[in-house]
Amino acid sequence: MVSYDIEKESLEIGLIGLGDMGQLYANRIVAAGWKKVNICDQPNQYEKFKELFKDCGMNVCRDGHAVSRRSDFIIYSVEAENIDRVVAEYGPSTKLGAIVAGQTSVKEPEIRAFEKHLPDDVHIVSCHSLHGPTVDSEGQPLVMIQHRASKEKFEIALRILSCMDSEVVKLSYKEHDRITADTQAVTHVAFLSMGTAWKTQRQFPWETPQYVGGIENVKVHMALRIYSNKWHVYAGLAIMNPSAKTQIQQYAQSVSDLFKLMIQEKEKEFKSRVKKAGEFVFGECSDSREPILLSDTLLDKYSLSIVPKDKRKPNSHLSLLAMVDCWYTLGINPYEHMVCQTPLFRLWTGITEYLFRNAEMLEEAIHSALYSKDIRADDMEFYSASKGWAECVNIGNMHAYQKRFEDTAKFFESRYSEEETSLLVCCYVVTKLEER
Ligand SMILES: NC(=O)C1=CN([C@@H]2O[C@H](COP(=O)(O)OP(=O)(O)OC[C@H]3O[C@@H](n4cnc5c(N)ncnc54)[C@H](OP(=O)(O)O)[C@@H]3O)[C@@H](O)[C@H]2O)C=CC1
Ligand SMILES: O=C(O)C(=O)Cc1ccc(O)cc1
Repeated sequence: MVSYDIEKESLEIGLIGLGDMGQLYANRIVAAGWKKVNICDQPNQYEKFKELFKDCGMNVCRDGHAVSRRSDFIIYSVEAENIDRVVAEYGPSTKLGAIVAGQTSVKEPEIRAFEKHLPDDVHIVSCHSLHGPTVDSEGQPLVMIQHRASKEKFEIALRILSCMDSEVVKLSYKEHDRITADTQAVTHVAFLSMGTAWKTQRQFPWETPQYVGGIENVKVHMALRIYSNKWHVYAGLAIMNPSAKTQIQQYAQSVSDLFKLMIQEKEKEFKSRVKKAGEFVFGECSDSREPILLSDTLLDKYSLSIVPKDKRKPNSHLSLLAMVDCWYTLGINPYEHMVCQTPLFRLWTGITEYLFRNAEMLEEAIHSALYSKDIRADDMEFYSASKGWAECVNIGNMHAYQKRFEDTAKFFESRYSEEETSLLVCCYVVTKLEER
């Protein structure tokens, strides 16, 4: 075996796609001492990136052909919806015996593209960092998939990506998609639906008495965070993941079932359904259920709300009750998925756990779900938004997804400029919560 130092001098690493994730990877790889790094974005971006990376010690190439022909390890870091087209174009230029990986958030279409367009003499090892580009990758999960590769080639890939200082999780691409459908796709739909419901009501949650303190902070911050990101990341991992449709469909169904019981004030049935689901998800004490235990002080500390705490009104937490109902119906134990947690999923599960472990709070939520007329409008909009998102994913139309996403993002954007501090607080809070 060549020594690690010699490998760092001689082995050529390629990155195709210089968006947020591509740049994060390129910078980490170079910082770890790899000397030959070839990078490119679209050919029409060549001059821009040549200038941008002129002092970074990387070889900026005009296109993916140039990167593919000379690199021993290549990562495609492009939009999931473009992966087939981009691999079809550059894949045939891959160097003999090279290792090819992808960074898309959904693996089925990526692996299909690799199998279809890459020469047989090329190894396929895929990867997925389970965090966004602004989160420190240290200690975060990094999924590694040894799909069509020798042990020796897989180990090279592991050595290169050890520069991320992440926790490596070895999975098959099918396992990856099944788990992330739950940890990512469903979580996003819940927050996207909150955002859409607020937008439909033309309501900024930090000005509303139902959204004061504790777990409400997390809901508001996380929803804003998603809407300030790129739509294609969320659209790709929901629409292109074959497992995501079922899970998202069930989440919307759980919202709908619970909402129907609420408006009919069927207390006994509603309570027993919520309790049974809660018992399934949070009841047993086993090794796989190590609690997250978010603290009150932490949750209360970074509030965006301008409403005083004593003016707060109880909330039904329909979004959280439905999440637990959905897990129960599909037989999912979210703690088993913590190996693939994203910061968002951990917080989402954390606030759900917080509600279900606090008997008084859960009783209050159940009571207000059934009898508090004040929040019916919010719950009705949430029900209709979750149905809309589930239908959009089910139909699988990327343009419809983009339009829905951007319409809501625009509503919040108008406030970002007026209340710049809100956004800063939002970013700060997320970082603090993620540090836990
Ligand atoms: N953002 C996130 O939080 C995470 C994203 N991911 C995944 O990583 C991938 C990249 O995401 P991200 O970096 O955020 O997205 P970006 O949109 O920032 O980056 C994608 C880049 O790929 C470029 N690209 C498209 N086609 C080509 C081509 N033919 N040749 C070269 N470059 C091309 C795009 O150029 P142009 O803009 O001109 O189209 C763009 O610069 C996605 O699949 C995403 O799902 C994974 C983990 C986290
Ligand atoms: O935490 C989340 O779910 C995010 O929103 C960030 C994110 C988005 C896409 C990924 O593939 C991985 C992480």
